[in-house]
Amino acid sequence: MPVSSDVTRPDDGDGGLPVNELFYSLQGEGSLGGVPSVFVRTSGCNLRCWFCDSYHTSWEPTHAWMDVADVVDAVVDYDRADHVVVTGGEPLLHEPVVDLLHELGERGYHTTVETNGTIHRDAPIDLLSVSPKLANSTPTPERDPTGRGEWADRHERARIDLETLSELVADYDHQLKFVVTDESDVDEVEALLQRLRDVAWVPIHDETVLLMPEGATRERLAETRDRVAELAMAHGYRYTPRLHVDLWNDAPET
Ligand SMILES: C[S@@+](CC[C@H](N)C(=O)[O-])C[C@H]1O[C@@H](n2cnc3c(N)ncnc32)[C@H](O)[C@@H]1O
Ligand SMILES: Nc1nc2[nH]cc(C(=O)O)c2c(=O)[nH]1
Ligand code: SF4
Ligand SMILES: [Mg+2]
Repeated sequence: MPVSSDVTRPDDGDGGLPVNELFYSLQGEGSLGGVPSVFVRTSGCNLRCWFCDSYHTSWEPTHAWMDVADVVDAVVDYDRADHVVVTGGEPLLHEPVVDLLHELGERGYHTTVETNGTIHRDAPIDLLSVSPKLANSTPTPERDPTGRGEWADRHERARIDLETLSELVADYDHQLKFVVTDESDVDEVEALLQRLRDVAWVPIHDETVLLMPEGATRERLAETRDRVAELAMAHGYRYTPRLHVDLWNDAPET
């Protein structure tokens, strides 16, 4: 499907979404893990996590432009699913995602939006799955997959926006899903939750906080998952596996 790397729409149309992939799978992460779902993956991101498991939406965006109506038709074609996961890249970068969520809601779909928590939009979203990025995500020159380190400062400045996060948790049923590798990451989660609780005008319950092991491949997950499970137990947070990686490793459209 991918035919372009420009995430600004060319002149030949307005609206529409840069779609990297659209597929049917099982929700692999979070509180709806295991639920058959159609995934709509938009292209383009305002961050550049060094570990991004969707490289072709962030570091090297590729996609085809699709009108919202065509995305809806493609979703409806998967007639076994009543859940839709809108992800990316960063799906909330794109204004037409709001239309898409209205169209899906009107058709009775349960919608989850996977977001990095730096952008707020008003839209009918059943579950906002927020994954605020910790310092462990920053593409330092040593970790940057391109080796250039050009995104480190911009990523570092943008990755946490407390005001936006507090609006998101107030406006939506949510989960907070942190990518973790070690104890210091959990210390950072706790410090962030403290700051968020200080400014948010709704309670943030520990049951909505999930620790997810970092790992885009089975091999890497085998190195991180035991420790992250232990950390979840020690701190009283939920652990979420990455079922899709267990099942299909890093294959596309899974
Ligand atoms: C590719 S992101 C797209 C949505 C949004 N940009 C975000 O980061 O939440 C989807 C989910 O994958 C997680 N993720 C990305 N790369 C990962 C990795 N290597 N290990 C574990 N989780 C990862 C993100 O934290 C997020 O929860
Ligand atoms: N099966 C499966 N479950 C997922 N949950 C969140 C995903 C994402 O990339 O946002 C994802 C994904 O890429 N595949
Ligand atoms: S915010 Fe999400 S899509 Fe963007 S680089 Fe990080 S993991 Fe990838
Ligand atoms: Mg994924």
